[in-house]
Amino acid sequence: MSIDVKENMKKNKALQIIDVREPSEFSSGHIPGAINIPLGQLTSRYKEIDPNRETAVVCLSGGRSSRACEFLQSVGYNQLHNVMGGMSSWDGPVER
Ligand SMILES: O=S(=O)([O-])[S-]
Repeated sequence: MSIDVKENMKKNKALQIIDVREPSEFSSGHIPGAINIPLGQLTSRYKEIDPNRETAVVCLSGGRSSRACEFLQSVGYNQLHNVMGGMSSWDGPVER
């Protein structure tokens, strides 16, 4: 489950990006258009994620996002991509 998010953003405008970091981390810089659902809120808020769209999940360095992907898979999501290396290796555009 890895994805080149930048490539995918160009080709696939339907890609939804879920950032599972805490709100303070999210507001310090996130991928444009990302939706912030902190990992601790995912079990109560995952229905905000459209199961019919390709979904990229990102955190700081890949730990929380891989746990988030496991959870989402367990509740039936299957178009999931864990953003390898997370925001620490993201060199694309950032929104604050
Ligand atoms: O964001 S992280 O869980 O990889 S430290």
